[in-house]
Formats: sequence, structure tokens, C-alpha cells
Amino acid sequence: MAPRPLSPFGAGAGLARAVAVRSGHWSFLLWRTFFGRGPERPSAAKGWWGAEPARLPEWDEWDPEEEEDDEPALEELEQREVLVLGLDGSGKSTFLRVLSGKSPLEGHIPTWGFNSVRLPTRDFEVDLLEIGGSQNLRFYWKEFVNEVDVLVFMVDSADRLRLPWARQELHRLLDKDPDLPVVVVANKQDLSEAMSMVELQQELGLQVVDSQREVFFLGASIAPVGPGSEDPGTVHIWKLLLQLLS
Ligand SMILES: Nc1nc2c(ncn2[C@@H]2O[C@H](COP(=O)(O)OP(=O)(O)OP(=O)(O)O)[C@@H](O)[C@H]2O)c(=O)[nH]1
Ligand SMILES: [Mg+2]
Repeated sequence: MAPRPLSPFGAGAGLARAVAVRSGHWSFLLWRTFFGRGPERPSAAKGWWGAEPARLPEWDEWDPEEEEDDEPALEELEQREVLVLGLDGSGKSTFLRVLSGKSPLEGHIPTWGFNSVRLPTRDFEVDLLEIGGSQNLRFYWKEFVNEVDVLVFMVDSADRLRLPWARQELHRLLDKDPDLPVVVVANKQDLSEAMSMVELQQELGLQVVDSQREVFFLGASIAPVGPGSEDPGTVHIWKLLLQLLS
């Protein structure tokens, strides 16, 4: 089965409010300690890489009777984890910024390490983690794919020269975890030199992906240049993520 291009979802809940944005000053070692599932995994009150919870409880207000209330307290929300990968310059940091309500940065400021954002929804909190896409950081990507609920793989649709590298990295990750749902985003569709979705699907080898696995392929312009170029791509990706994580 070919990957499923998604039609836009209907209007629904707006983007969640971002409550925590961190950039990568911490070492990979520290980060790796916080990462893993199982017994070593930190409690739900603490993020998978140690991010503070969205809201700490006021202990003098705490009443066990209220535990029965229908709205779960924010600190009790389960965590969902999304890894955002892709070659350098493909738009990962921009995606995280736009999701958290910030405007895209002018120019490319490479992520030297990782970058994360936490978005609360009604039922769970979504932790999105970007690992920088420069060559020396790609080595680390595979260490984290087995730890997450969904992988977003960002591609620069206009970067024809490096598409074979993007393809190679993507398939490495697909091989590493055959059960992981993957959202491939063909970003920068606003650029005149952007490749078409059909061409990209072919060049990325998505038509040969095992029919049993969940691979979604979306076009987007996360940070379109020029006036009047509002693009709902980020909203579509977010809504798909919520579906996959529910
Ligand atoms: N035209 C256009 N430019 C975009 C789009 N998305 C991102 N960019 C630009 O692409 C450049 C790189 O974006 P980043 O988000 O920093 O890329 P990255 O994937 O985080 O790169 P690394 O951190 O180095 O791995 C920036 O100048 C963005 O403004 C888009 O949809 N259209
Ligand atoms: Mg980045």
C-alpha cells in the first residue's frame, strides 16, 4: 500500500498552548539519562528529559476528594512523545516554534544538540523533541526512535541535491522500528523550486515501504516566505499527531 496522503482534517480544536520551550544546552549524556522507558523512566510529573511540569500543584489546595472530578489535573496527564528528525535546514526548529505560537526565525540557526517543546492537550501532554540534523548529530537519531510514540521526519522539498541523504536516513529509521508510526513532512512547498509531492514520494522511496506500517506523507509550508502566504500545514500535522497519539 502506498503511503497515505492526507486530506485536510475538518476544523477542530486549535493549537494547544505551549508551556515549555527548551533549547539544547545540555549534553547528550544528561539527556539520554532522562530518556528511556521502563523502570528508569521519570515520573509523569517530570518530562522525559527533565522538563518541568506545566503546573505544579499548590499543596495547601490539594483535596483527595477532588480526585474524582471529571477533568484530570494537569500534573496527572499522561505524556506522549514525538521525535522530530530530518536533515539540517529542513524546518524542524521552525515547526516547534510555530507550534508553540512563536514566529519563525529569520535565517537558519542550526540546532547544536536538541530542542524541545511541551504542548498540553485535554487528555495528555505532547513532548516534541528535535535533534539537530547536521551530519555529526544524525548518528544519535537511531538511539531514540524506539523511545517515542511517533516520528515526524521533515524534508526540504527544494533540496533536490540532498534528497538521497534524506531518503537514506529515513529508511534507516524506518528499519530501526518497524512499528513506529511515521509522519513524513514535505516542507517548503511554497518555494518555486520545490519538488512535487508525487516526485518526492518516489524519490524518498515511500511507495516501497511495507504496506502494514503507518506512514503518512504531508506537504507543508511551515514558514512560508512572502506576504499572504498563511499555510495550514502545521495545523494539519498537529491534528494528525493528536489522532495518532490518542
Ligand atoms: N521558504 C520556507 N522556508 C522555511 C520553511 N520552513 C522553514 N524554513 C526556513 O528554513 C531554514 C531552516 O529552518 P530550521 O527550522 O532552522 O531547520 P532545522 O531542521 O531545525 O535545522 P537544524 O537545526 O540545523 O537541523 C530557516 O531559515 C527557516 O526559516 C518553509 O516552509 N518555507
Ligand atoms: Mg533546528
